Amino acid sequence: MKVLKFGGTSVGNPHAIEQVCDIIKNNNLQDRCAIIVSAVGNTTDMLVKCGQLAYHKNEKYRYFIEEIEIQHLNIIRALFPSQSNFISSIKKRLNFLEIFCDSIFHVMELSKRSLDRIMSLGELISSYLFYEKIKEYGFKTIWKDSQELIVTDERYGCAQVDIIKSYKKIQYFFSIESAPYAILPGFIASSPRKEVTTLGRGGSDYSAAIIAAALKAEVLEIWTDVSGIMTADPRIVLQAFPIENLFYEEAIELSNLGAKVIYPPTLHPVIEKQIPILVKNTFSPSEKGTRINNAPCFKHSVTGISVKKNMTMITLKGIGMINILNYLKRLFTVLSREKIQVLFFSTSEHSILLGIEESEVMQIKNSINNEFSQEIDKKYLFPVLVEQDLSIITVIGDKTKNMHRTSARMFITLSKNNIYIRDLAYNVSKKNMSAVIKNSDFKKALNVLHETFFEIPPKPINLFVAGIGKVGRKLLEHISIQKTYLIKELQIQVMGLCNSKTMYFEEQGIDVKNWKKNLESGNRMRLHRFIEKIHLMNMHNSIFIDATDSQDVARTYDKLFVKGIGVITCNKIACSSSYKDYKNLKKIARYFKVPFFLETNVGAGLPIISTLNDLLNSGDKIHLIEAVLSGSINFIFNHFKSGRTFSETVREAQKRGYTEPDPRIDLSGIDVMRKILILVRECGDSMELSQIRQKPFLPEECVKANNVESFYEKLSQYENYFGRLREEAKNKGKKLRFMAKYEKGNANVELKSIGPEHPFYQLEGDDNIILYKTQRYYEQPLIIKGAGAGAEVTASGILSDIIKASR
Ligand SMILES: NC(=O)C1=CN([C@@H]2O[C@H](COP(=O)(O)OP(=O)(O)OC[C@H]3O[C@@H](n4cnc5c(N)ncnc54)[C@H](OP(=O)(O)O)[C@@H]3O)[C@@H](O)[C@H]2O)C=CC1
Ligand SMILES: N[C@@H](CC=O)C(=O)O
Repeated sequence: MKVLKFGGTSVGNPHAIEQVCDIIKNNNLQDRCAIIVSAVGNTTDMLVKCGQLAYHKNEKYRYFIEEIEIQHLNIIRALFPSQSNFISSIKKRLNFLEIFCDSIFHVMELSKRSLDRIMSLGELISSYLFYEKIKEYGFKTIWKDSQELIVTDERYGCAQVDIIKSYKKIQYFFSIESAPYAILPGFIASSPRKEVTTLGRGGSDYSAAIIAAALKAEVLEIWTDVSGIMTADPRIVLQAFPIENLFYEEAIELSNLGAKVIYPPTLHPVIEKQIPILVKNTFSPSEKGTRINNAPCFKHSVTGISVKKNMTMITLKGIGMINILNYLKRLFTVLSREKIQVLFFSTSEHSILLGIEESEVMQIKNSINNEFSQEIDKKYLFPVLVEQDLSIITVIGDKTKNMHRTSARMFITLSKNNIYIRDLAYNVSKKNMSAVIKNSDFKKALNVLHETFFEIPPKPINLFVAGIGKVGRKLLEHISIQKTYLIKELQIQVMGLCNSKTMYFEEQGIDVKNWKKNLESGNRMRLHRFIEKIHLMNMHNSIFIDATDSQDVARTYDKLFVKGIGVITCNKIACSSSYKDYKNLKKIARYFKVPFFLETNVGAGLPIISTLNDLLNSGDKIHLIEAVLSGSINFIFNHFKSGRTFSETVREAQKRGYTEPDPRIDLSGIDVMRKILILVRECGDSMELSQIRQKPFLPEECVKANNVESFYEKLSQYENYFGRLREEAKNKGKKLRFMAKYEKGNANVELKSIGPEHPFYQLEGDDNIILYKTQRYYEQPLIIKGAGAGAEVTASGILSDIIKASR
C-alpha cells in the first residue's frame, strides 16, 4: 500500500489535475493506493475570508463565494467538457456555503466550529472532483469522506486525533474495500458527535500520515510544487538544489527552521512507524525528489541551511542573576504560560538570550519584567533588553558527521564576508549551528554559506560597473561573449551600471547586451546613491569595477571595502594620489579580506603588476625598472611619419582608444608618471608623484589649453616643433621613446631618442615594454612586452582580474 498526498497547487487548475492523473497512471501501481487531496489552490483562504466577512456584516463574502464557484466550475468545464452530471453535487455544497454564510451574516456569530464546517468544503469539493477525473482514466476507484475514518476531539480549528480509534476505522475500511484507488479529502475529520473538525496547519499532510501509519504503507509520497526539500530557499539562493536523502531528524530541523515544504509535526505518525517519506514535484515528476528515512547514504557534511527572519532577541541579564533561585524555571514558566516558542537560546552565568518571533515581543517583555520586578527593583537584574530586526541562520549538519569543522567554517565564512554575528549557538545534539545576524544580512549570509558548504562551480559573481565608456563597454561585451565559457567556473552577473549621467540596477542581473537601453532608462546618477544602493543590495561576492577616470569615484573604494565589496580598477587615480591614501586603501582591503586588483593601471592587459608582485613575494629584489608605459605616446611616435601632422596622429590615437579621455594626461607625461609611481609603490617605496623627475616634451601652452578641442588647436601651432623632434632622431638613426625609469630610489620619465642597440628600439604600434632587472634576473632582465593600451586589452585585463578575485 502506498499513500500519496497532493497539495493545493497540484490540484490548482485543470492542467495540474491532469498532471496528477498522469502521475498516478504512470506509477505502474501493482499495489493499492490511498490518495489524499488538498483544497484547490487558495480555496481554504477564500473560505475563511467568506466566514470572516459575513461575521463582520460585510456583504463582500458573496463575492468570494462567487469566486470559489467560478474557480471550481472553470476547472470542471475544462476537465469534463461533455459530461458534468456531478456538478449538482458540487453546487449543493456551494449552496450550503452560501446559506451558512448568510446565517453568520444575520446572527453575527462565527465559532471555530462553524469555521471548520466552512473550511471543510474545500477538500470535500476538490477530492470529489479529482475522484470523478480519475474514474475517467478507467481506474477502479472509490471516494471516501475522511470524516468517517479520522476521529478527533472537539478542539475545533486544530483538533487532536484519537489515533487508536482512527487507525481501527482506517484499517477496517481498507480491509473491506477492494478498489485499488481510494480518494480522500485531507485536512478534515470528525468529532465523536460527528461534527466536522479540521487538523490545523499542515492538516492534509497529517491526514496522509495517519492513513499511511494505520496501513503501515510502504511509502508516503508528498507531491508538491517544488522538487523536494532544498539545501536552502531557492528564491534566495539560486544555486540551491534538492536534497536527495534526509534523516527524519534533519527534515524536522530544516522544516522547523524555515523550510516550508513539509510540516514535520504532522508527519509524526509515519516517522514513528519508520515509513519512508518521498517529497516529489508534481510538475517535474521525473526528478528524484527528497527521500526521508533513516537509511544510511552519502551526504555533504551539511544537509541544508535555513533562515528564520524577523526574529527578536530578548536578553535578561544582571550580575545578581546567579543568586536568584530557580530563575530559569521562572523564566520558562512565563514563556510556557504565554505560549512563546523559543527558537534560539544561549546562556552565561549572568545573562540569558532568547530568540523569539517579532510579533510576540511586547507581550513577553512585559510578562518577564513583571515576573522579575522585585529583582529588577533591587538592581539584581536589568529590565528585559530587546533587539529587533534579526535573523537566525542555521546550518543543519549531517547527523552522522562531526560538526566542529563545519562550525569553524560557518564562523569564518560569515566574518570574512563582513556579516555581523550577534551570537552563535549549537543545538543540543551538536549537529546544528545557529548564528544570529542582522535581517539586512540574511540573503548574503545564506548565499555565502551555501557556497561554502555545497557549491561546485559556477561561482556567482555580482558586478557593479561604474563607467561605460570605451573600456566599460568592451568589458560588458567580453562578459556577454564569454558567458558560455565562463559559466563552467563563474556565473558573472552585472547588477548595477552607471556613467556620469545615469545609473541602473537590477536585482536579478542586467541583460548586458541591452546595457545602453537599460542605462538610459535608469535614474539620475548620484555617486553616493550608487554606493548606497550597492550596500543596500548587500550581495555576496560583490565586486565594484571602476572604469571611469574620475577622482570622486576613486575616493569611494574604502566605503566599499568596509562592506566587504571588492574593487577592480583601471582608473589610476586612487593608487597614484597621496602615498598615505594608497597605503590606507591597501590596508583596509587587506583587513576586510576583499579583493583589490589594479593590474590594468599599468600596461592595460599586460601582467606587469602581478609579475612584479610574484617576484617580490618570492623574495626577489628589484634593482631597476625601465619601461615604455604609454601605449598612446608609443603609437604616436611610431605613426608620426613625414606627410602626417602630429595633431592628426594624436587624434588617431584617441580615436583608437589608446589615450586617456583627455589626451593631455598622456602627452604631458602624467599618465606615465602615475604608472611608474604605482610600480614604485608596489615595490614598497613610499614615493609621491611630485618626487618623480620629468622632462616634459609637450609645450606648456598646449597643456594649459582650456579644453580638449583647443588643445588640438594649440598642438597644430607646434607642428614644426614636433617635426623637428622627429627629424633630429631620424637623422641619428634613432627612434623616439617616452621612457620611465626607477633605480636606487629615484624615478624619472622623459622622451628619449634611442638607437637600434637598445632593447626598446623595435617597439611596434601601441606596445608597452617593461624590463625588470632583479637580483635573480640580473644578467638577463625579465622583459614583458605587448599591446599596452586600448579598450580591448584593458577590458580583458579587467576580466582576468575578476576571475582572479573570484578565487
Ligand atoms: N583606454 C585605455 O587603453 C586604458 C584606459 N585605462 C583607464 O580606463 C578608464 C576609462 O577609460 P576610457 O573608457 O577610455 O574612458 P571614457 O572616457 O571612454 O569612459 C569613461 C567613463 O567613465 C564615466 N564617468 C566619468 N566620471 C564619472 C563619474 N563621476 N561617475 C560615473 N561615471 C563617470 C563616463 O561617463 P559619461 O559617458 O557619462 O561621460 C564614461 O562612461 C580611465 O581611467 C583610463 O585611465 C586604463 C588602462 C588602459
Ligand atoms: N592612455 C594610456 C592607456 C593605458 O593606461 C596609454 O596611452 O598607455
